[in-house]
Amino acid sequence: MYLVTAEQMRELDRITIDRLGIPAVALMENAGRAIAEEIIELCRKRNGGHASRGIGRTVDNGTGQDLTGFDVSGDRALTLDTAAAEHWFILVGKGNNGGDGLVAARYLREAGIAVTLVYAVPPESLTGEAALQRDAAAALGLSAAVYGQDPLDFAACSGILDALLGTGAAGAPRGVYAELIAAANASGKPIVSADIPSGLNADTGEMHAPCVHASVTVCLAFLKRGLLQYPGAGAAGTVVVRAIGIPVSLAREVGLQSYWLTPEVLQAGLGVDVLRHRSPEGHKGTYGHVLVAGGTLRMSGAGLLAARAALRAGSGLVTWALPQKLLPAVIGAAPELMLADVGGDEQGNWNAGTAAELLRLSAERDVTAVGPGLGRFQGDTDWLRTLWEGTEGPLVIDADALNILAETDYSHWASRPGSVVLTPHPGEMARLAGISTAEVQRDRIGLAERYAREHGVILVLKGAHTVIAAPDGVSYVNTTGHPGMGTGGAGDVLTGIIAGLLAQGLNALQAAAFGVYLHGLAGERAAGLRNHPASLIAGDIIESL
Ligand SMILES: NC(=O)C1=CN([C@@H]2O[C@H](COP(=O)(O)OP(=O)(O)OC[C@H]3O[C@@H](n4cnc5c(N)ncnc54)[C@H](O)[C@@H]3O)[C@@H](O)[C@H]2O)[C@@H](O)CC1
Ligand SMILES: [K+]
Repeated sequence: MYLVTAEQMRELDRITIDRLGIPAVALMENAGRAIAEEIIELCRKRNGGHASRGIGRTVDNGTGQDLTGFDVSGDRALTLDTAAAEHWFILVGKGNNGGDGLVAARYLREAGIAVTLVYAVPPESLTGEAALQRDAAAALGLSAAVYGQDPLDFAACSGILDALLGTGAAGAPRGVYAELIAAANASGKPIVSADIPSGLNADTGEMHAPCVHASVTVCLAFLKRGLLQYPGAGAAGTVVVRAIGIPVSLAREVGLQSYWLTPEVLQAGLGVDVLRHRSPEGHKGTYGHVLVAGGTLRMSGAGLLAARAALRAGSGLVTWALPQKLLPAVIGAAPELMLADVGGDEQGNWNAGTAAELLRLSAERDVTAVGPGLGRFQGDTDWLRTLWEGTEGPLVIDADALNILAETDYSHWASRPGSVVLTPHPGEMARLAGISTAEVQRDRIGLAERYAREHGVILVLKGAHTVIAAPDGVSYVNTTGHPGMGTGGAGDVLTGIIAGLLAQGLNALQAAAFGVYLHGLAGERAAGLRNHPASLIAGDIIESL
């Protein structure tokens, strides 16, 4: 499923209306009806009635697919047995988002639900399609109040539709908009947001103050980027994407290149065999050979986790290269691994002299993963450069190897035949990009896309909803995973998985995207196996692969 910015959404609107000749008011009608359907669905579930669709983060963009991958059905009759118990406040902004709310109000009324329109601004100031909807609502006799002029008691309603600000919003909500948002949040009533929660930056997921905290967000036509990026993702509640008559086929014309990473996107878009078929004639040589370079005396576990994860990801063979001093201590830690002595110093640290042996080892293997538990050492920049320029196959760079990169301008290094996958967490990304961690988190998709394009690498920006970006501008946002995965070593496991997939012949973008997806899925599974997700440790993720 595509992800769009507000600007791209406006372009899609323009093409649909101006070129295809589909009237804006028809799109608004579809939008409002879809919103009403989702409100009725929410009421039904809340009252213990039959839920017509699966619970969770759901989407319906004509594909009948939800964000957790379950199939969903589409019983959306606009009726509600318990309608008499409902009274919804419809918060109406000045623009088309408000227009959507006015349409929804009509359909809710039709279903027998009491509605009160709450205009943020005097209704006379509405224009275009929104004004048309205002007049239709008035002609139907829907009760209306103007915020600040008429008395309003939020305690009297059973739910709130937030149709204040959509993709046309600029900056933090001002004046009466801010007051209404604060009052809605304080009411404790369930809030359904039209398109995006008012106060959310639709592109970056940044939450302005104030920002609506929605139970459900009915996103219209295309999934807005901000709904998948934290902190905004946390304010959106359950996200439902509803088709409103804008053809998905226009996406190509507008040049959409950002996707929510689903099994369909992996399979059809990226060409990944998500079932990971193994040939009946296959043998260990069929599935590639990973070289993991990492681990020091104090952080040997990082190298071990990455190497074990590469095995569990399906790599036929895995060699763990580590300082000679450590080698006797790790014998038998994972009997399936091969160990390689690269020298190093007396304390079991890596040193500049290990580069030659590493190059030799790497030449005989399909992929090299470097960084987990590597530590820093004298001459490490040249050491990494030797590896970068001297190895032919793909290179996965993580942890301290990223910190080495961050301290040098590697754009001058010779371009390499094999691809490069960088897997920074937000702190490492901040060092790579020369900005603060807070700035990294402000627009993760945008930053990942820029960095990947500028540096010609596949970038995996880790954290909740990991972003994968490629040099050609394509990006993916992954939503598998679990908060329990915030534990030491989880990143080393991801590095190993990506390397293991590369060894099996996936290209760098496929391996990065599928690796992130599988890592999250395994984390979810592992968390479910513990008595409490907080008990999850990185090794559990490997065992759940
Ligand atoms: N044809 C279309 O363009 C369609 C638009 N749709 C809806 O329209 C929305 C976009 O509509 P608009 O472009 O009219 O914009 P919005 O309705 O999002 O908001 C624009 C209005 O809010 C005011 N405003 C902007 N930022 C503000 C702030 N920070 N504080 C207070 N007021 C602020 C502006 O003065 C303007 O009047 C979408 O999110 C979607 O809900 C749907 O109806 C589908 C079709
Ligand atoms: K809204």
